Amino acid sequence: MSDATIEVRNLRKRFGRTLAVDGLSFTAEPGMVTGFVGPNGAGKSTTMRALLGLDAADEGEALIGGRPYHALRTPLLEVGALLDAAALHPSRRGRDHLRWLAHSHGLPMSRVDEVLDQVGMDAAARRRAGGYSLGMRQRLGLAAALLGDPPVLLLDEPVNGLDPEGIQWIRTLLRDLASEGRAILVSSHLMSELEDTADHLVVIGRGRLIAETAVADLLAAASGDRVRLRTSARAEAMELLAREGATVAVTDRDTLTVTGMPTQRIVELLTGSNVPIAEVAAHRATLEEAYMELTRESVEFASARKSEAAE
Ligand SMILES: Nc1ncnc2c1ncn2[C@@H]1O[C@H](COP(=O)(O)OP(=O)(O)OP(=O)(O)O)[C@@H](O)[C@H]1O
Repeated sequence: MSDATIEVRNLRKRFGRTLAVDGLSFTAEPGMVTGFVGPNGAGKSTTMRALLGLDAADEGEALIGGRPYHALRTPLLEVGALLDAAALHPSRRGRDHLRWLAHSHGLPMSRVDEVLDQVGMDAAARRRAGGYSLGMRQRLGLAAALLGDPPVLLLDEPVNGLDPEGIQWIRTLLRDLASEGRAILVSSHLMSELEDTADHLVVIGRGRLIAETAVADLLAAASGDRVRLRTSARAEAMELLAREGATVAVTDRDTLTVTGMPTQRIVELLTGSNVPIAEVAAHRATLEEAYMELTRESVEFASARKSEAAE
């Protein structure tokens, strides 16, 4: 799957007065799930639409396997996309929709049953789409994206409408598809949805790149060297640790956050002075915390603009 790369280079797209994408560049590599995250209106859908040739870029490039969408010879075999799961006529049966897609792209009918099996939708696909839940439409959309067995997948908020079991299922599916060497770009405005799914993250705000990072690096940076300490002798512990050079902040009634001192040294000092310890643990940031930290600035900017406009 050597053509499995998604590249966005200096992409710019304006809608009237709104600069939806503002000089964005990033790469999603093969064999990885790349999470594409940003607050509502950050420009994720516009970027995906540019990659699929649905929105023309004002500047820059959006490439699949090194080529713009319109230059792909067999698009369905080169890139699969899930953009709007609701776009299906209510009287149409899911299976017939896929059969029509397969037929019009010269794919064998056997692919239809294969992908329906892959998304766990065999029986439901024989019913009319009008009765489908949002989760079922998402599964059908995913089946369509997988029909041509493409090396690149672009999925815009695929978790939308799925129940907890469905979310778990899609995580496993995406991990499996990436392990086969595909490049997968998955957008979400909720970082928690990408926990345990994405290897790499592209974080955007106001159409610009905020961070492009491995998930592991982001978590390590956000965790810092903070240690959470719970003790019934808060004042004594604070004094002792500060005297030895740590920075200590009060988190709540019996909890302190200590920075600048390893956990082991904290334990040694406190036990040496008979200060009771109820709990001590190195802080491990969640992906959500790391994301909030990264996007705070762009969210603050947006709310400042809103209040300016309201004045
Ligand atoms: N066709 C359009 N016409 C006018 N403005 C648009 C159009 N498409 C997007 N926009 C605007 O461009 C900005 C980026 O929108 P986009 O849908 O790409 O963001 P997003 O990150 O996908 O957000 P969400 O998570 O809400 O889907 C928004 O301000 C949006 O209102």
